[in-house]
Amino acid sequence: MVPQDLLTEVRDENPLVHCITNYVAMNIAANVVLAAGASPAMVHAPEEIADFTPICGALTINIGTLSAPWQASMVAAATTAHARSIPWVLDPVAHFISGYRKRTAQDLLSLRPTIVRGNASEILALTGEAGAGKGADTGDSVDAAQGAAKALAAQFGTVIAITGPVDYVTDGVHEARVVGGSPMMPKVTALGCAQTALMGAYAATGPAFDAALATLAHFKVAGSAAAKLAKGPGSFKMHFLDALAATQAADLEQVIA
Ligand SMILES: Nc1ncnc2c1ncn2[C@@H]1O[C@H](COP(=O)(O)OP(=O)(O)OP(=O)(O)O)[C@@H](O)[C@H]1O
Ligand SMILES: Cc1ncsc1CCO
Ligand SMILES: [Mg+2]
Repeated sequence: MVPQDLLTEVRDENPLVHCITNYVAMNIAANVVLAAGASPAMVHAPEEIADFTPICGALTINIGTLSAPWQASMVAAATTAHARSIPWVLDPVAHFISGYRKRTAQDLLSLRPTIVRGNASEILALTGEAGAGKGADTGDSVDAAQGAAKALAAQFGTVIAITGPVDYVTDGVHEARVVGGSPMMPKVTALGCAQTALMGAYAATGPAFDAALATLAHFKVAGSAAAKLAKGPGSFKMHFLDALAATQAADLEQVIA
């Protein structure tokens, strides 16, 4: 499906997205999903997974502020999604900073996410390569992580999306780049985490590669529009939410290279 059709489907279908995300991202992720036209629910308790995950259009998991109870929820939810063919998206935030996080990211990867989205340092390090990541912020170029993305996509049968100045997406065979956005985007915390949540909404409505590509394009279009009005990172955030809601389906194809 082409990206513009998927944006229309997201708005028409208003998919319910189960988000297990971090404390930093919780609010902006929910607002981004709503502004784009879908329905987020932040549900973290292990006791709720069996009831909730099966009724959702997609699941998204972000390990940004990991702890043991949340880790149990993540594994249970991803296992449920995998068993029921519910699309699910993994955001391996800063997984290289500790053995605990690294093991959790690899355990989740083995549960076959439909899409993995991360910055260049996060994708590079998933293959075991040493990168220059600084906590949740990237220290590597998108180009440097492309080989890792292709290898991971082929090994795990998943779509890998790397975000940065120019985004890159691959399923191991096909690839695309997405241009635009603004250097203010990485200055707003958890915007990438919020994008992962939105990718769940797109994955609920269409095939994985197309869904990832459409999500990347929607963010780039909205980021470029917000940058024209913003005075700095604070007002950028406000204008970005408005721009996500205002993005026209036909705009998406213009940022795909
Ligand atoms: N220098 C840049 N110029 C244009 N767009 C950018 C730039 N850096 C990031 N972006 C955009 O910002 C969005 C988030 O990507 P980013 O790589 O910053 O995520 P992230 O590092 O996972 O963020 P976080 O962990 O804070 O949630 C994407 O839409 C990406 O295209
Ligand atoms: C800053 C930060 N720390 C853990 S998660 C997060 C949000 C960006 O990934
Ligand atoms: Mg991130």
